[in-house]
Amino acid sequence: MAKIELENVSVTFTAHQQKRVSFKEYLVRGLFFGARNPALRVRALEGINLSARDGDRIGVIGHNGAGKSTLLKTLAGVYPPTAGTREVEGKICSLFDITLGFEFEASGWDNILYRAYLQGETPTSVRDKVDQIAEFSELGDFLNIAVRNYSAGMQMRLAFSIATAIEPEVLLIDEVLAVGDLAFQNKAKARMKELMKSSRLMVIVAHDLNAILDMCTHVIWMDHGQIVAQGPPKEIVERYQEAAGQPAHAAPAPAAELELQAA
Ligand SMILES: Nc1ncnc2c1ncn2[C@@H]1O[C@H](COP(=O)(O)OP(=O)(O)OP(=O)(O)O)[C@@H](O)[C@H]1O
Repeated sequence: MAKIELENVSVTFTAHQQKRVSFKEYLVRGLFFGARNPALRVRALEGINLSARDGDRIGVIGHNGAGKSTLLKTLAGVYPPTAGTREVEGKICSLFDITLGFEFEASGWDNILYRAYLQGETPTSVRDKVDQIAEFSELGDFLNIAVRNYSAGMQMRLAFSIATAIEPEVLLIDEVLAVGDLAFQNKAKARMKELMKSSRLMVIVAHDLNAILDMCTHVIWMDHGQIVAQGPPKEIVERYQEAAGQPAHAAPAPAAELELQAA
């Protein structure tokens, strides 16, 4: 069984302001007061409650900076909640930031192995998967050379082929990926569709509201790091569209709260 349970989850980041200072100010501060860049606390998620089970297809919508990607990364375990509890059961496949974490000095073949192990494969199960991954990537002899020699598109192909080789129970997608050239994109879309069908539970972040209406059984609307509304896709998308027409929502939404903090 796949399951997601977030209870009162908040995620806060600390970011340092990049203030422009004159050379004189820099010297005086540096010599006598120590270089100080005031810190900003960004409350990206605040008091999120979310419960999902087998069969749920959840779409997350909201303005730029509303906290959608942070929510997805929290579900994936990339960001631990700063408050509240996160429980996710089931094998996770995260389709975002997929090219991060390559061993650039190692060959394509070695990267397939490293990543497959990280995704929970065993030495036995990985044997069957390696050739399938290589074949899907269509990288041929390039798999023998170091990944640092790959083009950005080739890295994407390899990363996508590895990430989608597992049979996920929980599928987390941040926007539909455009992977590689046109021919590969068609193949990648077909594989995404397969995964969406076969996964037990899916959470997808997208700005394409038609795609959300097509794919999802439940929609969450986020604003300023909080869930504004959730429920049946048609109802929530309509409410979101109405609100988006209002001037107050025209600008990118900042996170839940930005507050200055002494550095
Ligand atoms: N690593 C980070 N460090 C500091 N602040 C962050 C970090 N990641 C996100 N934020 C902040 O958290 C808030 C939510 O960002 P997030 O990426 O989750 O928004 P989003 O809804 O996915 O936006 P978009 O639609 O533009 O992708 C933003 O204010 C952003 O500046």
